[in-house]
Amino acid sequence: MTVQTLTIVTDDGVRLAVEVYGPESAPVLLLSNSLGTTMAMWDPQLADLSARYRVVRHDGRGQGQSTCPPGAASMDRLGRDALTVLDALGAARAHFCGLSMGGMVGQWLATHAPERLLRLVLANTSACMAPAAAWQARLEGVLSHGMGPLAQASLERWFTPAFLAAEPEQAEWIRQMLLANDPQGYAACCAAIRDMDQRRTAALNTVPTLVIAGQADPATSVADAQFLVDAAGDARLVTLPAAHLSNVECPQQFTQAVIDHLG
Ligand SMILES: O=C(O)CC1=CCC(=O)O1
Repeated sequence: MTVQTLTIVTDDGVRLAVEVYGPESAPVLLLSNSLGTTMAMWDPQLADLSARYRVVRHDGRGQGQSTCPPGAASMDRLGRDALTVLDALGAARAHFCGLSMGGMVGQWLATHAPERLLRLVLANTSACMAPAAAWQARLEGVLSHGMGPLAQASLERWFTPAFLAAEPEQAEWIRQMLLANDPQGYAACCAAIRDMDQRRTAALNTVPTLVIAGQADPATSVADAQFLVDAAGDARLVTLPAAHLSNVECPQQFTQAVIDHLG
């Protein structure tokens, strides 16, 4: 696969690491990663999606190779980062697929910039992840003690016990991705989730939307996904036999569901 790598600078000076794959003439598909991962989380989907779409993936601010100023990020800021990427690539409209925090960015785009979206995939996500105190505790924990203490519990939310037992190399790949996080960048994104509540704007989503949920996801439940479907004007639900990182645990089913929706 041929990749074009670039750095896009936002209006607040953040450097976003971006990769572009696939035919130049194909519709753009922007992928948005979850908290604690990088754009590499989309590796299982890359070959199939880039055969059909102009796939653009980037490390969200504070993750991977993307920078982040100290302090809190916000969902508004993460959403405007996504628009900055589209603007820099000259993409007037694009498909968007985001998982967890990436799906929160997708919700923000559906509300604030629907004219930029073709079709939307919201995977393993929620309109609100209360209580705020839990996010505050998590961000204070990483700033004081680093990523290490979080790793095992995160993997146990992100994958089912059966997957962890059957696919130790995949689990280790994701564990190393999480451990490599800059605690300051991770904390900035925790603050964005802490302060987010998109429940009252969810009904403004009229973009054709696929919501994907993991049947065994303890972080963002099937009920959270159903809320997004019920609120939106044109949405349907697919559930997969997975926990939170359903695109890694059920890669073929996830990819097929996305292709079926985007066409
Ligand atoms: O790590 C978690 O708690 C799950 C999660 C919430 C937002 C996100 O991107 O991952």
